Amino acid sequence: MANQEHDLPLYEKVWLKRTFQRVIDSFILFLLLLLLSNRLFSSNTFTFPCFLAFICESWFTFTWIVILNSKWSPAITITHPDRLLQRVQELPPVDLFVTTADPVLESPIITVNTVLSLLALDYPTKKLACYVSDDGCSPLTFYALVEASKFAKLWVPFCKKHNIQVRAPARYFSDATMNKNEDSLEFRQEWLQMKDMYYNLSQKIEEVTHKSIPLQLDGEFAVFSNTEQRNHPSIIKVILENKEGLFDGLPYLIYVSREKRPHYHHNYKAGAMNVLTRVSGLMSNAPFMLNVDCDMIVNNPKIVQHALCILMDSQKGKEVAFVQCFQQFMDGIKDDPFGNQLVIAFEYIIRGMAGLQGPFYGGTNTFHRRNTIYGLYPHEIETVIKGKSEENILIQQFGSSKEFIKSAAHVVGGSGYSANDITPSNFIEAATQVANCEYECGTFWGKQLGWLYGSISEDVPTGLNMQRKGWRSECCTPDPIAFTGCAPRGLLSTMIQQKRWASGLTVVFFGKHSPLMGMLFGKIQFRAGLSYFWLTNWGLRAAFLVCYVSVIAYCMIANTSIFPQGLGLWIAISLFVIYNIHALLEHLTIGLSITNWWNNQRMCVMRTTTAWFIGFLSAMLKLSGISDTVFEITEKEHTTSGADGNNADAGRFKFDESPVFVVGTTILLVHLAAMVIKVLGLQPSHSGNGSGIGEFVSSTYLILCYFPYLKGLFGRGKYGIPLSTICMSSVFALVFVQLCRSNCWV
Ligand SMILES: O=c1ccn([C@@H]2O[C@H](COP(=O)(O)OP(=O)(O)O[C@H]3O[C@H](CO)[C@@H](O)[C@H](O)[C@H]3O)[C@@H](O)[C@H]2O)c(=O)[nH]1
Ligand SMILES: [Mn+2]
Repeated sequence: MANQEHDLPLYEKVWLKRTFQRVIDSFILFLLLLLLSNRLFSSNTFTFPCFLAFICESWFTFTWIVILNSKWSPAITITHPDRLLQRVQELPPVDLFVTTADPVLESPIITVNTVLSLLALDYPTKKLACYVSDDGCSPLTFYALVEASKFAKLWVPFCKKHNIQVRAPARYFSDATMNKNEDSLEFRQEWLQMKDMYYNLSQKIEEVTHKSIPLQLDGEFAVFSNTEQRNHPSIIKVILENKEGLFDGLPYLIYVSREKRPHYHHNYKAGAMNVLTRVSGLMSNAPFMLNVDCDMIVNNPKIVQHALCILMDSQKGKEVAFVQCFQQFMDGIKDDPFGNQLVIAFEYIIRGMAGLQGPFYGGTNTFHRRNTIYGLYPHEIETVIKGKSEENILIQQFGSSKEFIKSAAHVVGGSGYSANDITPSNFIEAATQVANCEYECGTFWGKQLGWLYGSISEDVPTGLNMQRKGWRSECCTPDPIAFTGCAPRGLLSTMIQQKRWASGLTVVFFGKHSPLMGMLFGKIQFRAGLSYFWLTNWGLRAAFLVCYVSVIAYCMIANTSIFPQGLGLWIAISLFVIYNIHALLEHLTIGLSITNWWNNQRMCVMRTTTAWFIGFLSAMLKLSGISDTVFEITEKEHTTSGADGNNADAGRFKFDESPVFVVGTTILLVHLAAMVIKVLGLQPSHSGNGSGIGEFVSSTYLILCYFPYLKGLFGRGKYGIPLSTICMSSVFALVFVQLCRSNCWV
């Protein structure tokens, strides 16, 4: 019996059957191929617009094959934490990483909540160490963490005693339904006390934030005097430490602000993660690490056990480099007006990738193996490669800190983690050294080890680099879901995020860590590599869609046509209808509404032609060495009260002078002009054979998608598109129309 139990796996993978979806997906592919072949044999193919349309449609077909391939064999993992506890004598240490970078865009109270939810994880506290990287070098963030650590001394025991599910106080106290399940007098009293204390904590932080009480930069805070965000020495502070077992019940809490100097490139989040890796290597050196963004709170306090089921499974688990939990968003605006809650992507694409070589690394909510981050291959985990842990080789790879080399030798040499007797505060000096700007010079950090540099979507190449070595990855989706975070709450912040992703991913696509290179020269399996195209192609997709949209406008303005007549037109129309039905079904199947579907459809058109397009252009500038790309941080608007989550204002489109809106407005104006020209018959007389119903329908659909912009043209204040944007767009649109009319394309 005991033996049998020992054989049970810690996790299982179940492949889902989605036959109907496969059928409809394949049918769409069939129609696409039919459309292409119809074009090939039509007499029109040799006009320039038709040629462009053919190229774009070939690309759409390729993209569809990529999507189909990604979705084809979805899988879920089922974890058994109860078995884990029977199997292992002792749970391993886990290091927890949180990154924050800007106390204004990422208010410290958000970081505090994330940290509190981590400190209160249902896991032996002695085994946890939480590291907060502050790229903002903000005394305010540090202050908030110190205050939070005091609160944690009561909060953590309270959560554990009453088995609270959501251990981020802001969220816990704002959700009325969470507080009713226990009615005992004792609970009510403690609950009230905690609520009061949390209120005081947030009040204190708020006051300092708004400078009604200025922060004295003395004592503990003296190190922050004379610092600037981009010019300061390393600051490392141990906030909570279990020294001499004085109080138990809380994990370590360590504040890290790496050195910044104006003439050094800091590599944004990837740089911060590598510093955390080294600092934690010195201070706790856990074999596993969890990394979250500052706004991702723990929603399932047992998540570490779930993830370890996968990483510690004695069979399949050994090949797993990282465990990715979905990103899900709390307080999401109803029906996802800005299409940024990513539900469809996770449900279909990422689950689909989970059935192949594993999901991509999404930058947050991820459990890593330390030795994988240190560059090991799967086969090196069990059989230590000779010479790999020789000191001079390690120094060349990991840099010259003696203490760090010692700890890295443990990791690389496979002798596991060092014992519990490490005291973080003994390592402040060594940690300061490894957090300095110069430390990485000439080492492998960011090139072959750790988080990779070079793209502002550092997560994807970092994950690809692991899979290239033959590692797999897994999703972990326990119930309740593992983490919840903030999705951008506005149009502009959504666009900034999308632009960053598109630009970073385009750089990855053309770089040396591209999926193609991984397939050709590494161990990325064919279908897994192809599914990575879904992600890394965002920028390219924009280029093709913008081209297609322009060709359609051209046809209407110059009175010519790209859509075939007769049968060909019917193929195009059925494709359009069936594609939309298919997307609608995908939404309805997982419980999303029709409004949600439409919002996603139109946002897909809008973001591809604007944010992704600009991202693509900026990636081109970067790749050609003209200018560098910048990581613009997404604003985290916190709704502690949870109240305005669904009010009417939340989902409305607000505009400003940003270039993304110039692109969008130009596209809209061009199509409006094309419509007018077509309807009033103002096409030039020398023009072609007449534009048809195909162009008309496409253009109408586009204008429908762009309806929020159309409203914006007439809106007032922040709901209106600024006059300067309208003027600039009008000039661009006029130039375009003029060019089309002069027929210089043909
Ligand atoms: O110089 C920087 C810039 C950012 N960050 C942190 O990186 C995280 C992600 O930044 P955010 O602005 O929230 O970007 P998102 O678009 O929300 O993040 C997604 O996309 C990023 C890559 O583009 C990934 O790194 C993230 O994990 C992923 O959640 C945040 O915790 C930031 O504090 C830093 O630590 N240093
Ligand atoms: Mn985020």
